[in-house]
Amino acid sequence: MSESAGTAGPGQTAGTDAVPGKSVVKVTDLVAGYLPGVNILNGCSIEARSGELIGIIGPNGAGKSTLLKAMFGLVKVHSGTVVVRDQDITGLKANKLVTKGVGFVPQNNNVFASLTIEENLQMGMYQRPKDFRKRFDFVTDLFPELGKRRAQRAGSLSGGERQMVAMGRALMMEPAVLLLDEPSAGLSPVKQDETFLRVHEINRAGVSVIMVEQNARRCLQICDRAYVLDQGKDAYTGTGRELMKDPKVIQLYLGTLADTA
Ligand SMILES: Nc1ncnc2c1ncn2[C@@H]1O[C@H](COP(=O)(O)OP(=O)(O)OP(=O)(O)O)[C@@H](O)[C@H]1O
Repeated sequence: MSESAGTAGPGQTAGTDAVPGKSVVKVTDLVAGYLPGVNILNGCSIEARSGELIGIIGPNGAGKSTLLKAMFGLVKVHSGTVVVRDQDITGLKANKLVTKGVGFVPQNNNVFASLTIEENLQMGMYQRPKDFRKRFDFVTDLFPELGKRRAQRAGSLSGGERQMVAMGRALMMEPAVLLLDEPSAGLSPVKQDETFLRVHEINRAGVSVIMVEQNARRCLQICDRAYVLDQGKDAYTGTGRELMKDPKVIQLYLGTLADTA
């Protein structure tokens, strides 16, 4: 969100990192994997600065989702560091990370179908129930539909609406950085665009975003900077415009980019 880095958004509260250019997340030489002796990430390094919308693209199996999971304590880190707002959070578990400014919306995030939208948002606040009203106002300023339909059961929502609830729930803990794993997965092109718009809104409200996307072209269009992952490493980085014109990226990921043209 280069045009609005660091500006206050609806209901933005003190504590959000709003100093443009300051490092919010720095991942250095991360080596991680699911099974002993099998590394999926092989020395991956990325950084998100305050207010940035960072895209992560790359071929299938490159380790994009694994990177987000490792940052969120869901995959064993063997070496390397994850630093959030100058604090080393490497290897901390998810329940601790949400108090350290990291939010995560997994792929095909499941909402609590039998709960209402408001109750789903409440679930995001289980560690800070006193702040519920303030955070609920922030999220519903951002996504008014969630406020209007607060009493509706999440199970009756469309895929795109569920994704909005999932993102809203992650925002309840006031993250400095939101990790989004393929937010557009399984959605129609129109719903994908709506979801990208919401991601943009979140970012404009001062939250740094790191978004893994299959839709590489769209991702490069909307992000400030992106990393191209290959075999568990950051192979290329640059602005979306730079990467879309980079012959090496085009050569390597022609399929990915062409599919989404
Ligand atoms: N739970 C798991 N246990 C063991 N291996 C896994 C697990 N999840 C993923 N992997 C492996 O890790 C590698 C990277 O997977 P990952 O999902 O991170 O890639 P990706 O870049 O996000 O791929 P895609 O674009 O296809 O979603 C793959 O080889 C995959 O088989």
